[in-house]
Amino acid sequence: MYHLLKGFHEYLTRKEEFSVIIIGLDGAGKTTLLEKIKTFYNETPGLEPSKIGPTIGQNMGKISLPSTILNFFDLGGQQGIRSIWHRYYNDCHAVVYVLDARDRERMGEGWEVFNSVLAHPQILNVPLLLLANKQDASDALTVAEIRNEYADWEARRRESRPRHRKSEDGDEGIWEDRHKERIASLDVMGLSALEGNGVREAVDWLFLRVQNSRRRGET
Ligand SMILES: Nc1nc2c(ncn2[C@@H]2O[C@H](COP(=O)(O)OP(=O)(O)OP(=O)(O)O)[C@@H](O)[C@H]2O)c(=O)[nH]1
Ligand SMILES: [Mg+2]
Repeated sequence: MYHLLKGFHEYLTRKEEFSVIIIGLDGAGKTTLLEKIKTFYNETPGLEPSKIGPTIGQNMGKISLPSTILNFFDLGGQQGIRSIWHRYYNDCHAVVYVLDARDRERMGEGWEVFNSVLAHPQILNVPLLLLANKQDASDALTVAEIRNEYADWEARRRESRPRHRKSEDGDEGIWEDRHKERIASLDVMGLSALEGNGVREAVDWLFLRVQNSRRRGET
């Protein structure tokens, strides 16, 4: 009887687990974000920003929400480490792409990498959140400015494509159509991983979106 009740209790209190990957260029603030999430949601606080160095490989963090556990994988953003990102695409339930909203010089590189992430079919139907980090700094681009930057960069990219690829036929055309749809419905949020503003809103977004994720049925 005890085992039966225990099993029933476990069934009722069982939490569904989801994986979220945090990617973006080196220095964007991914680890600072993960550690802030741990501080906000766990009893044991995350690392102080001054103790965080560049990530070589991955960091993990787990938070417990109502009936849900989110497992975060913060992946190193240095060029040589980006090649491991794709190994996480098959099993993740959401993708967070972090952008340093202060770094105008590397914005183009950020979009280039962002587009190469979007090109992976495994994450086609996975919720994707673009975070414009470092909003505490007065020189950070706002969410609206970030959207414009991306739209301009995209327009230039389309313009500079070789002529034969401009044809909207074939695989390239299909990819471009899907890409346009995805960009049109892209969610962009501003936050400061350092100070914490906007962090809870981003976690709320993830919490809601993974519940409705198509991949949910696959697990
Ligand atoms: N002003 C400001 N600085 C931030 C913020 N978030 C991160 N930083 C700083 O940006 C630098 C890089 O932060 P990290 O969290 O190590 O960046 P990362 O994306 O994990 O970098 P990699 O591990 O190399 O991929 C550090 O000096 C952070 O203190 C923020 O919200 N505002
Ligand atoms: Mg890091």
